[in-house]
Amino acid sequence: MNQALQPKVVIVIFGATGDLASRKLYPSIYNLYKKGQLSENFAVVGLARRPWTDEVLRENVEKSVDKAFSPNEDLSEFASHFYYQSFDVTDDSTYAGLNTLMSKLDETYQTEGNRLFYLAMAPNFFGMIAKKLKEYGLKESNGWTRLIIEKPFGHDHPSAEDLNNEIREAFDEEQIYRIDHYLGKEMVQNIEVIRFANGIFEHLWNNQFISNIQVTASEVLGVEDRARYYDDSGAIRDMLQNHIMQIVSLLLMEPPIKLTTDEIRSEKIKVLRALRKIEEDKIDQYFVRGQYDAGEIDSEAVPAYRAEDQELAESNTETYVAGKLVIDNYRWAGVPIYIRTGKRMAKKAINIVIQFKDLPMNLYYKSSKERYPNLLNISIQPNEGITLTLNANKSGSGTLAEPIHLAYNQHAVPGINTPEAYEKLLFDCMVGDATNFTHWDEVALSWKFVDPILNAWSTKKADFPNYKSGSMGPKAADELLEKDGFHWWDI
Ligand SMILES: NC(=O)C1=CN([C@@H]2O[C@H](COP(=O)(O)OP(=O)(O)OC[C@H]3O[C@@H](n4cnc5c(N)ncnc54)[C@H](OP(=O)(O)O)[C@@H]3O)[C@@H](O)[C@H]2O)C=CC1
Ligand SMILES: O=C1O[C@H](COP(=O)(O)O)[C@@H](O)[C@H](O)[C@H]1O
Repeated sequence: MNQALQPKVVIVIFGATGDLASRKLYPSIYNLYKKGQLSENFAVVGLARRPWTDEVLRENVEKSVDKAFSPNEDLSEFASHFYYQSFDVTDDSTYAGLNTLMSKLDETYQTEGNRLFYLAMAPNFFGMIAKKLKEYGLKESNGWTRLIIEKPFGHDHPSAEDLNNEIREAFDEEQIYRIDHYLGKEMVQNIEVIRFANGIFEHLWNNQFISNIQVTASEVLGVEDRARYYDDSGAIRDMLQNHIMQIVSLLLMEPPIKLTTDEIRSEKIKVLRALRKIEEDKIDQYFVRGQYDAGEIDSEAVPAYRAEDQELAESNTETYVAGKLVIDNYRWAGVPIYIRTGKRMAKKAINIVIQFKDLPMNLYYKSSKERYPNLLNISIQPNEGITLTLNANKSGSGTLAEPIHLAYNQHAVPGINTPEAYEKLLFDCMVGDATNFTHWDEVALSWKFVDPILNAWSTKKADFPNYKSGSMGPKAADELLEKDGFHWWDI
């Protein structure tokens, strides 16, 4: 391992007793450590209100690593890098003590003054924490200081702008890493490579050859124990405004002139600027909302969203959204981009289908009904790979062409490592690479796009529940494509 790429750092996790920290962050830090991507010169300070001690945090870190990987080894040396401080972010008296602890750990672990603050807490605390970090001199050190902020970044465009201004008063843009964990997924990062390293695709990647694009992020899980957060967010804020919009901009952007953070961001931003904003009174022509009803998944009965928690009994929150996005630029004019995401759907998958246009005349099929278009399927999750559907004459089928599938599955290739998204992004942040983090302009443009949908739907009560758990969403989402002569491809 190149020593220059082995960050030395004190990582401070706000929200150290929470779900994200234990399910994602501790296992990711462990993997980085095991792979030598973190040197011995690191310490982690966990903060939350619970009266834990260093020992309790270390036990929990070991448990979460065990649960994630069952590494079957003594984790105590790794866990000894973790320290806990009981800390209420709203209480000013706790910040000074944190500074003392960080300076001590900097000395003990020789971390060269590098500080990474990870805000893994409810978003309403983000602005306040950033302000306090500045006020109490915690961001001043003789190394680098960076701040990772979880999503959702704001609740709508005005609140996101307020939050951004608050954070920018304390940190420079280059120090701010707005995390979107989808950007750390192997196959999301692969979208650029598939597009820009293959002549056969890039030449066809436009409205002359592509008829429509479909992006699906379906989940089997329901709201789990996040009812309060989720009911306030819904599928638009939870998935569309961030993860889906990021995938869409990577799919549609122009080739950057260089693979640098600024050049890639600038191309993604142009896509978001070209996205047609739909007026509130036309939202229902372009978007469909849904909320799950009771149903069956994997032969098990599951309750309706409204029955998941007393607080949800009369909820008007969407657990599903599908939509047709329109891009007003030369490359994409006339190509609908269909997106859908929802909870309690038939399967867990993140999948992109690029449907190519038909030939002007088809010699090999009995009727146009049997024509099968060429499809490029990019599977991000759970399988990671690409499948190209072509037509060929299978043996014994006479002059008829039939679809065949050329498939590449990353999991099937020995030796290819598919690290967890958080692991990659944590490492990127520690080495100062912000390419796979969202710039404020992207966040702002995404909110400006979704705000009219949120406004239109908040004023009108929906006819919920309108899709069965275990299905692929409401019927209206199928009709959205049918009226354009398309249908959702199986994923
Ligand atoms: N969980 C997930 O899979 C994902 C989460 N996220 C985002 O990550 C962030 C954290 O989510 P998650 O871990 O699920 O949330 P949790 O509710 O599980 O954790 C919240 C954490 O904040 C701490 N906390 C709450 N109030 C205070 C306070 N006043 N002072 C100090 N600590 C406090 C809690 O600990 P204590 O009660 O001990 O104080 C706990 O450690 C959110 O922004 C979420 O949107 C994003 C993507 C996925
Ligand atoms: O950010 C979020 O993402 C998860 C889905 O992430 P994935 O990596 O499992 O696809 C989603 O369940 C959650 O509601 C949302 O906040």
